[in-house]
Amino acid sequence: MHLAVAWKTEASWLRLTTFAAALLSATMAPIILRWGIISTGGIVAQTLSRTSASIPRRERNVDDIEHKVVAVGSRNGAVDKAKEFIKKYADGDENIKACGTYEEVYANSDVDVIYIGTPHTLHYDNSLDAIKAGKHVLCEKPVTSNAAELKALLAAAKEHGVFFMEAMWTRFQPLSLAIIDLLASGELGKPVVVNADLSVDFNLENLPKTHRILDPVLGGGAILDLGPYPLVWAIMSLFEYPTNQHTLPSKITGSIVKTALTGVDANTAFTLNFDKLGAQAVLSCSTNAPMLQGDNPGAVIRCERGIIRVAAPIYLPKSYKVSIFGTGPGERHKVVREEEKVFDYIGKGMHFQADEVARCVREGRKESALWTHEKSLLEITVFDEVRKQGGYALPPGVERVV
Ligand SMILES: NC(=O)C1=CN([C@@H]2O[C@H](COP(=O)(O)OP(=O)(O)OC[C@H]3O[C@@H](n4cnc5c(N)ncnc54)[C@H](OP(=O)(O)O)[C@@H]3O)[C@@H](O)[C@H]2O)C=CC1
Ligand SMILES: O=C1OC[C@@H](O)[C@H](O)[C@H]1O
Repeated sequence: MHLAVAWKTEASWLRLTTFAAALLSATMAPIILRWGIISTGGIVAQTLSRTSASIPRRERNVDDIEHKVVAVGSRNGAVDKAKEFIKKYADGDENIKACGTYEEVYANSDVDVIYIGTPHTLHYDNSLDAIKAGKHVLCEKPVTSNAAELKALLAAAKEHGVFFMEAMWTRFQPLSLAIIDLLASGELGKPVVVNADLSVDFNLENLPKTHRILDPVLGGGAILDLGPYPLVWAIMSLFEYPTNQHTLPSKITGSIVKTALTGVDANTAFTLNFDKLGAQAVLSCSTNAPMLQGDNPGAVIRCERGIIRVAAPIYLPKSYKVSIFGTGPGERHKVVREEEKVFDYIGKGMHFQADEVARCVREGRKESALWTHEKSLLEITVFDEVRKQGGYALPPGVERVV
């Protein structure tokens, strides 16, 4: 039988000494993290159903963390929508409270962490409300509409002593961790060029103009929705590369093709220069092109002594191929060894970030060491610059802090 430990506030958790924490871990006692979910949209549906954080720990091969969704909120008094949602995606679990406002979820004293799954331009307001209610926050990508909003949120999170993280789930997947280790091992030499693309054909002509992918008020377009994924590959391979020492890119360029439908970016290309490494990231995203697949890997990391090809989709790759060059005479760029690594696990790969949130909260940390505030800030600073160069301004008033 397992001892389940729930915590309401960080203060109560802090009463557990290091010794007690070690003891818990030694006895494999699971910690239950209690989630409040904001919105009843597509990503939340995936999270709530048995494809992500709700997978029992035994099936996730995790001993120390259990997740429990305790409340789901839908806006505008739509309690029936929330009920219907729980019925559909959580087998009508009666332990989950259906709420007709987000405020009810923030105010729920049984909730430890709020997961925000609203469209991009609402992330700031929703996160701020959650933080002010004293809740830890996991906020969907892109973390905010601009860097000024993120800075304000981070200040608020600090003031209220809560954990805050952008839901950059790709960073926590086993394949990503393996590639970061492979690069750091030095076997392939220094990374020189990273190419990454995420394209999803949203069939724009047939989408309502109010859809979050098309509506500028909701931050529509490729860069804010799909851009985080090519960028995370550049951040993992170059920004995080040990000898880069977290040096920010010296130059960012961006070029945008807008859709005539609503003026949001349909196609965006952007580059980042990492002078300290002598390396460059060449990235792109599109809302109207088929995803690169099969023999066309979504991300390619070219290093001095080898190439890593990451299979699509780059937000959830399940395999990569590494080609290693020889070091003997005449072997420059000659592939002497190739290996394919395949990763398989239950679910859709979102539970890795959920477990990270739980461990951070358990340990009283305010940010993840893997997807730090600095990396979210780099991401949204890049998007600000790309939108500026590409002439894509959000409508007046959408950015809550400028
Ligand atoms: N990590 C990942 O793989 C993915 C992440 N995402 C991210 O999640 C966020 C949501 O995306 P997705 O779930 O596809 O979006 P949806 O359009 O499917 O859902 C958004 C939900 O937000 C709520 N909402 C609140 N205000 C508004 C508003 N003004 N207009 C529309 N909806 C509103 C609605 O729920 P209600 O009415 O019940 O409050 C709605 O159902 C985005 O920021 C996106 O980047 C999306 C897909 C995948
Ligand atoms: O995060 C995401 O990943 C997959 C895409 O289809 C989706 O639009 C995006 O929000």
